[in-house]
Amino acid sequence: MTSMRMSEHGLNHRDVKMKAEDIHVFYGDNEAIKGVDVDILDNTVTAFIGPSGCGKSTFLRCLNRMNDTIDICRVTGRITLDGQDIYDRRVDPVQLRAKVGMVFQKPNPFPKSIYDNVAYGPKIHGLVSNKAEMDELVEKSLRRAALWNEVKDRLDAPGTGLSGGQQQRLCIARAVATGPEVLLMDEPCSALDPIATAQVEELIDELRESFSVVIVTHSMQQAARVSQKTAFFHLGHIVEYGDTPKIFTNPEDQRTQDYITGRFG
Ligand SMILES: Nc1ncnc2c1ncn2[C@@H]1O[C@H](COP(=O)(O)OP(=O)(O)OP(=O)(O)O)[C@@H](O)[C@H]1O
Repeated sequence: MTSMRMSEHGLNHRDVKMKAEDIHVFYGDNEAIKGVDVDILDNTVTAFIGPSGCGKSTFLRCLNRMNDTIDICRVTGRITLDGQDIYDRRVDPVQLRAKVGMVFQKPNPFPKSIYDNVAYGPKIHGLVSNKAEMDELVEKSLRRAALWNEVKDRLDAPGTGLSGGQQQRLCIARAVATGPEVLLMDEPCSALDPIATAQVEELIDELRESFSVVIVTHSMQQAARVSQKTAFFHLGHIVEYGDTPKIFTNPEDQRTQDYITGRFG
């Protein structure tokens, strides 16, 4: 199904994949997110930018309920994926995280072989029924993560033995293997050199054809290069959200302007 549709004005619109309404997040008494509303569009890269501590990672983690794993963290408001409330009691967070995958700042492959790193998710979610199907899925996922050619002759070698950039692409292959619909990336290039960063950025652009991608980044150049939509976070609020070129050339809010011109952050 295509995610493009025509509005009544004849303009192309992307479908809304995830919708967040009035999200507040508390760590104990500290309110880190103070009423955030945002739409995450299908087949679009959305960048979250903003100064340190403004809540980008906290909000990102709301989108696949990773905050559930933090005892003192409490989330209020409503987030839907294809119209379904992801905080509904009937939703299994483990199943949700297969649909809304995550790639972290520091590459974190399991202490297992390259093959098993990718095969683990499909195995626990029962996505394949035999070894031949698994081989196919592992290859497909490694190809999508642009890593296949570099590892195809050593699939039994430990994932932790790869370079940092390769490890991050392995983590992307792992996330992709469970057939996610949304991929969350929390500063995925911050531990990588410029060449590995360029490879991951190129990959993000390709992944957008299949998924929604949401990326937290401290690099405004990166946000401008990879994203179509940008949300600027400040002190627990989204101050401005819009088309990336507009945010970086002609923002509406003075605080966005000050941030992108390097006056704070
Ligand atoms: N696990 C946690 N326990 C308690 N407070 C937390 C936790 N994680 C984040 N916070 C607090 O929530 C606020 C927002 O932090 P968060 O990491 O989401 O911001 P950020 O914009 O992603 O920052 P950075 O760009 O530095 O990574 C901060 O005040 C932080 O101290």
